[in-house]
Amino acid sequence: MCKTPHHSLLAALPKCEHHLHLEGCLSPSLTFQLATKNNITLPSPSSDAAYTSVETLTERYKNFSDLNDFLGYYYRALDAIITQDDFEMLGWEYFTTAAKDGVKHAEVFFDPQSHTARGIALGVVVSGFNAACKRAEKELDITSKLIMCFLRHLPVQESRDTMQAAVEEGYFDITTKGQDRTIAGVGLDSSEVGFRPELFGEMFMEAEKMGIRRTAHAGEEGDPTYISGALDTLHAERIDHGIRLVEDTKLMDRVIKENIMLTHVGELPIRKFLEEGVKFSLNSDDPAYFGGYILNNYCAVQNAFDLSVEEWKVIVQNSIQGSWCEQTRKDELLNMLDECLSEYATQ
Ligand SMILES: Nc1ncnc2[nH]cnc12
Ligand SMILES: [Zn+2]
Repeated sequence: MCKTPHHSLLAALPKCEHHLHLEGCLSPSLTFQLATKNNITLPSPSSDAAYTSVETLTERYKNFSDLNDFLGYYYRALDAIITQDDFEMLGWEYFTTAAKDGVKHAEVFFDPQSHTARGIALGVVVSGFNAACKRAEKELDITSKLIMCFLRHLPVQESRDTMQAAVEEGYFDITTKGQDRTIAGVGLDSSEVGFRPELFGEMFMEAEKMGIRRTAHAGEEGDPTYISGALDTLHAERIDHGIRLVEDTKLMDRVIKENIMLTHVGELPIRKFLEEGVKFSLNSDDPAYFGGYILNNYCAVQNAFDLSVEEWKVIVQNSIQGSWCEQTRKDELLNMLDECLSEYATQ
């Protein structure tokens, strides 16, 4: 247990996660383990010394120079994942760790193109991750949604083909209960600068017509016009990262007015966002690459900003309200939050 003030409260808070890449949970040890099982050759240590051992790869992951440096390692490690069971195992790795951190609802990203480009069928990816989601609901009481992300550095036509395949498979179909889609939403990730959201506008508008939820990474490295572009042309309901929003106060006012939640990861402009009333949730993103799951990030924020219990209440309330789960589930989570706060107050 870390020495963060309010640590026991932070650990107990019922957390919702909105920015977690399932592929970002592929740790160096799981990469080596799956590569051995599947007879996959990772880059040789003579071409990249980082691949000498789990330890050297772990060390390398502590020193990414920028988003593209990280993404190079992220995509390369995926070669180790082949079977439906591998995808389920990766998903389960996430959910079991998330459960220990107090996650109760998780809306998780996956990158189908990073697998289909290697000859893995879309169905293998979706079935494996979906199995992990179902198991998490049954065994860990974590509800979840899958969000299919498009890789913006690839030709738009490849995203279109992926979308069409998912539609044809019926992954976006609504059951008679009204909510139970295999995939709840679409997102946009990978290298940002130079790959503007507008390129994907038409696809996202078609998704909107089908009632599919929409989010997009924007303002992670790209300037604030990437955020406004995502709102205008993708009708993004959330903005993933959005760190650079602070550079444009007019846009910040719009984000507040339109009730857009940022799914944030680290510490950066949190004090400013709290003061201005920008809604955000705190998340894990790529925990195997950036050194920590959600509770770590809650603790880092607490250490950096010394937030009050009341401020944590606002953060968690906003992250529950900004989720795409049914209102009944939100009510359950809000009740859990109240119980958690009263228990903490009597300690
Ligand atoms: N943080 C991130 N930004 C963009 N694309 C990603 N893919 C996985 N993690 C990502
Ligand atoms: Zn991300």
